[in-house]
Amino acid sequence: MAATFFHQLVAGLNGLGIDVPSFGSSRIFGKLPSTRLFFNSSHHKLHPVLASISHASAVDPTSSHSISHDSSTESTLILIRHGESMWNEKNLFTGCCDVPLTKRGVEEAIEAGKRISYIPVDLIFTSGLIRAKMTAMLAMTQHQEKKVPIIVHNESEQATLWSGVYSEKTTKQSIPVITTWQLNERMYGDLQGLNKKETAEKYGKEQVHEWRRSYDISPPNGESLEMCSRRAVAYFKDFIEPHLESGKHVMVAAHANSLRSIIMYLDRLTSQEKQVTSLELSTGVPLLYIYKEGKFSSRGSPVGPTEAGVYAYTQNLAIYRQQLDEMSH
Ligand SMILES: O=C(O)[C@@H](CO)OP(=O)(O)O
Repeated sequence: MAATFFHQLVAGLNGLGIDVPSFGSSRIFGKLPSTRLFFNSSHHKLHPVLASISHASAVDPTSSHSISHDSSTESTLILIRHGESMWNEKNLFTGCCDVPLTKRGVEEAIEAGKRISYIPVDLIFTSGLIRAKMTAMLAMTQHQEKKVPIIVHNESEQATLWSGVYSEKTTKQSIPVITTWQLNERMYGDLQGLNKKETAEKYGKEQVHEWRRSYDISPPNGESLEMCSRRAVAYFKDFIEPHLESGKHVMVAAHANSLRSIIMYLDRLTSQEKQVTSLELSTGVPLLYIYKEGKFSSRGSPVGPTEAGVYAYTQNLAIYRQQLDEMSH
């Protein structure tokens, strides 16, 4: 009954010239008579490294997904800063130190998951740090599609080949997770492990604010936001954007400063703009972007699973949500 209704709805929207994407290999859209179930690698702008290993089929973890590369394809990008960590709680400079979530951080990650539970996710990128990995996993426990996140071994071609999931059925029930150091928090140098308040008392508030929020001034022996941006934004452009371009829905779980630099790129903020120094990301709050025709539009933060607002932004999200609802009833 629901499927018939849905086919009619899709046929109706297609007839009106409204694009209904295949949403990767989701079991929902897998049932649909998708018009774009092919993958033409010549149009696929994956970074050469990823593209070359994707021939092994195990390495492009999404290679068995239906990839659409129509330039009018719309895809979603969710950015999440990790939940509260033990050093956030103690107000310590954390940087690249690998500190776990607090109980509150775990709850924030679960809450974030509820807020995105009706938004499609085909592929997850996280930093190499446990607080971001945990946040992504915990958030996905809440997702309506109930897919299992699987970390891809991407350190070598051989490792990826050996750890590939070769069952098509299992692949459809899982979400590949790619972890990478380029999304790590900026390295805070000599400040790592120091208390932020005590450091401000010792060196002065202005100095500490400059270390924490300026664009091109580095903390002693650490990375400036600009340096962090050089690796995080380069990674985003080379390895994440091609997936969005090919119609994949992506979630990125990372950190205050690595995400700030990516947001600067997405929102086209220059380093002179005040928003950069005043941009503060709360722990565990998901941010939604829509990628269409090479442009990113910020759609704020999804409020909650019962909130209609964010789904009204695009036909595709509304349809996806409706179909998930129909499946769960
Ligand atoms: O300590 C850190 O690593 C970061 C993020 O928590 O702090 P700040 O807000 O000072 O950049």
